[in-house]
Amino acid sequence: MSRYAHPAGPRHAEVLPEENPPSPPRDLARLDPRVWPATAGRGGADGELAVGGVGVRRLAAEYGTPLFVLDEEDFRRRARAYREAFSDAEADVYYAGKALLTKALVRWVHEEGLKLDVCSGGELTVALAGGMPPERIGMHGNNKSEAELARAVEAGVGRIIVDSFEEIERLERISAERGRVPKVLVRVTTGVEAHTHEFVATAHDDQKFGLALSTGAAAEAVRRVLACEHVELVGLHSHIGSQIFDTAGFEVAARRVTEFLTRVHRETGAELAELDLGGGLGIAYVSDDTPLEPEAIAKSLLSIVQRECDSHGLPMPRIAVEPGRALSGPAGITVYEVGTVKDVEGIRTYVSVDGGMSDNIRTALYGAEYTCALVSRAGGAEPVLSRLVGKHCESGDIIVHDLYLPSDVRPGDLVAVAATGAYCFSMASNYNHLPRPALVAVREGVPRTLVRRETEEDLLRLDVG
Ligand SMILES: Cc1ncc(COP(=O)(O)O)c(C=O)c1O
Ligand SMILES: N[C@@H](CCCC[NH3+])C(=O)O
Repeated sequence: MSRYAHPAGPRHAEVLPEENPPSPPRDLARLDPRVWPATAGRGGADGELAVGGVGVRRLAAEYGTPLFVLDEEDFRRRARAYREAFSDAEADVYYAGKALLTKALVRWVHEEGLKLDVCSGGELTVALAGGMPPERIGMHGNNKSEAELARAVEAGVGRIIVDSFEEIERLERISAERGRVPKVLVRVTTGVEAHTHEFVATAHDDQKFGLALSTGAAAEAVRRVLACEHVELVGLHSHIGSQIFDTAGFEVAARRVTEFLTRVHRETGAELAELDLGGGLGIAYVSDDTPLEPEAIAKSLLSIVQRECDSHGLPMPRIAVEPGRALSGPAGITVYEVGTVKDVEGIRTYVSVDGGMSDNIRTALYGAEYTCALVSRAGGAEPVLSRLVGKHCESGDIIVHDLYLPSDVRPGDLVAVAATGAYCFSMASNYNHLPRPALVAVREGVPRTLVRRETEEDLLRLDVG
């Protein structure tokens, strides 16, 4: 299951054949609807994959490969589901733009009634260029620069989430100089050990984000913000990590942060009106992943906060959540062209494609798991244990460690990796000077370029030496 079961990085032992390789699926051509985008399906005489009504062969011919394809309808449905799940309460849903952000996505997010979380000056630039009203933007970051803070204040960003003592001082000075009073939340760490990969867990004390409840740092930060004249404290923020499947971690964090809210009220008299519980909801990368549904998580979080507040006679704060992966992840696929097929006898078949760790670093970084299928045709040959690898000069350049593909997969075939809409395009690099792939949205039979493919001229354009 894609719960970061493996240690980070390549699993060296795996150069040997596995003792218990996964068993082959009964139907290799079947696309599990929990993993593939909502509008994905096979059609035609040979079972070609189409998404948003557009066939992958046409997409590859028009836009080249590797190609990120985004199912706009899928993204919008998920955004709506989150908004509706929280619609009974005074609540905000922020889309976490770090997962995938372009001007078009900003527009979709706004049209679907969501707000937007950004965590750098670059993301803020895209958010504003995409037309998000600044008051609907929340700005994160454990090390926001002076320039980033100044721009956020000048633009009138709706919420700044403060993450350190230095930042409180900086923000007070920057706001005073501009005669502004931004609204802030203090990011606290609740000590919850989220069940996910250590690189993406963010609520335990020993890491860089937030101010710990356990050490008194969070309480001190609240006191310092309350003492500011040019910064208005409106609430608290907690984010426990990413790709999380069980509600327990969210529930414990919600309880602890609500307890803290009531303590702040008791000790300072401040009635903090907002509680942002962050993002982190997991998605299905492989068939046996079981993501939480938005209604279930909304119900559980809202009832915990309500109960805590009732027991302390405090009004229910306005709740916010910040899903990123859960909105864009399942909407995206990556289409690659197969270049070489190498049968390492007695071990497995290596299927090399025209991208790799530069467009998907998650397998190498977190041991993430993915689902991949032959998509230019369904293919009828018997399944063969394969490994999907890229074209980088690195043996850890693995996209999918173990998968079954038809034994007649050959150069020129297209394969697609599902659920790559989050943290793949946004984490892409130019390693080995590979130009980054294009991002194309598909909807009702119409493809539209959101970000064009880089060219080798683009690579040289910045190399001014
Ligand atoms: C503060 C904050 N909010 C929201 C998110 C979005 O997380 P996810 O994409 O897992 O929903 C993150 C990333 O982990 C984050 O750091
Ligand atoms: N980039 C990570 C998640 C980090 C989320 C942002 N704090 C991933 O791909 O899983």
